[in-house]
Amino acid sequence: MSHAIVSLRQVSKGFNDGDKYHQVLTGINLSINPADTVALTGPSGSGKSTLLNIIGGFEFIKQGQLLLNGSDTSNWQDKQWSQFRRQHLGVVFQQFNLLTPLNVRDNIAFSLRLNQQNWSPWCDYLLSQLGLDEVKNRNVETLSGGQQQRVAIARALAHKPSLLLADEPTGNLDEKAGQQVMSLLTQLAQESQTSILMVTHSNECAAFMQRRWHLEQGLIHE
Ligand SMILES: Nc1ncnc2c1ncn2[C@@H]1O[C@H](COP(=O)(O)OP(=O)(O)OP(=O)(O)O)[C@@H](O)[C@H]1O
Repeated sequence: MSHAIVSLRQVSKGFNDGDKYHQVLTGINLSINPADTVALTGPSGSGKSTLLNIIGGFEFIKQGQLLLNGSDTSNWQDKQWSQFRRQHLGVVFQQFNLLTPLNVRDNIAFSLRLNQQNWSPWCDYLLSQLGLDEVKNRNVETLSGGQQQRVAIARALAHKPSLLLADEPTGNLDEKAGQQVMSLLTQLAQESQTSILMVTHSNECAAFMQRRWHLEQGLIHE
């Protein structure tokens, strides 16, 4: 039986803010199915990054249920979370978060080793599709912003994850580089059957996704 990759049931989340409690998410229900691509929009502070962090296991919930690949995560320990991340999760952020002393190829190879995987023909294909073949031996520090974000995408997709979480992946790029990155990201995610949940403030970027969710006042509106 095939499961949704992500299901949230009645998930609420808030934070202590001094002596007050600030409620951010109020009973969220959602599902992301295999190969779905979703843009998550909403006002600043509405909880978009919080939602991504919950799904990636970087923030935890006390109310509601998060299922990943059909498994209830409420009793998951560090071991299960790292196994899920290694096998199934890729992440791309606004800040490229590359390892700056390393070259392009070693950035991707290092991440693959952490995921206990080896370089494969798919990795060579990613480099060529992302226009990184000619710069693969260059230190990532010497690359343009658009090139660095393409390295971050290659790294995130190198192990063919079932889910890619992207937080403003084009936020640091100019419009042309941003469109190019979006187009490559969606094409390659489709080829690796990777679902995407992407936070964005840009209508142009949101238009690359099949679905659009708007988060406001703690709830998702589709
Ligand atoms: N670890 C934390 N501790 C306390 N408050 C937090 C924490 N993380 C997020 N918040 C608060 O939760 C709210 C939602 O933050 P979040 O970063 O998820 O919003 P966002 O929609 O991603 O915003 P933006 O579009 O500006 O990036 C904000 O009020 C923020 O201050």
